[in-house]
Amino acid sequence: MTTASPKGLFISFEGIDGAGKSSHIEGLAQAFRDQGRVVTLTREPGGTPLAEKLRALMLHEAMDPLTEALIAFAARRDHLVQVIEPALARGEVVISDRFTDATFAYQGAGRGFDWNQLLILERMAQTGTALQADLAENFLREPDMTIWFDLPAEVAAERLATARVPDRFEAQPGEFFARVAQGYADRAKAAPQRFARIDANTSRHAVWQQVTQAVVRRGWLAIMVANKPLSEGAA
Ligand SMILES: Nc1ncnc2c1ncn2[C@@H]1O[C@H](COP(=O)(O)OP(=O)(O)OP(=O)(O)O)[C@@H](O)[C@H]1O
Ligand SMILES: Cc1cn([C@H]2C[C@H](O)[C@@H](COP(=O)(O)O)O2)c(=O)[nH]c1=O
Repeated sequence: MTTASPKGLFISFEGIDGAGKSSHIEGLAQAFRDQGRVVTLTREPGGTPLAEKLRALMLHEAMDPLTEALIAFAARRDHLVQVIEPALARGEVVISDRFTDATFAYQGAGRGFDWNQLLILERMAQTGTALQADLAENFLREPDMTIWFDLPAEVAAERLATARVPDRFEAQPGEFFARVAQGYADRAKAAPQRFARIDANTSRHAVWQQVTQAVVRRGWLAIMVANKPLSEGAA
């Protein structure tokens, strides 16, 4: 008798810089592993050698919003083709620290690049990549779930003030992040089934509970696994 292999699952984490995603991404990956799943942990921009080079450009070189958006989508296309689609086809859980919603929030709402043009770029970059034969040719690859850490810009700024040397985005003023936060809210409103909003303005433990409950609610994690606290180091 053969055992059916699990279906690939694609989860993205989103939120403004300093929203507190990092430790929970690790924690969720471990929770899936504890359930016997293979996890591909990745990030955007980045995730492949080429996309990591594009990330370095995006984070450190001055450029206009269109260039920034094109680089984000070029990196994403490579990431999808080289890493995400093969992992999903193998039945793995793919967890990405950011995906396309970040481009809408940062280049769209933050920088003011045209939202409709981003929708066109999204379609160009995210179709024709899927490896599963049962998916239509025009299938648009999106996360199955997006865990959105919602945090006021001023709280994130306080958290980041002492945390690290800022990159090109982290060095932006508070108004920029207020627009980015609104961009995420707009994307969430347009796709309420895909988004799980997390109130990130609370303790790490309370945030972790919200994250696991959102995944349990979808039937992807067992309650026993989800009830394990976030590891000491991360919490
Ligand atoms: N719930 C929390 N309460 C207070 N501080 C927190 C909380 N979660 C994370 N932090 C702190 O806030 C800072 C930013 O957290 P973290 O690096 O996890 O954010 P992030 O969302 O991954 O940011 P980025 O996307 O910019 O990398 C860190 O110093 C972290 O220790
Ligand atoms: C995918 C993506 C990311 N960004 C920005 C958002 C962050 O400021 C950085 C990535 O840094 P992190 O510490 O790894 O979160 O890049 C963006 O502007 N556009 C995008 O599409």
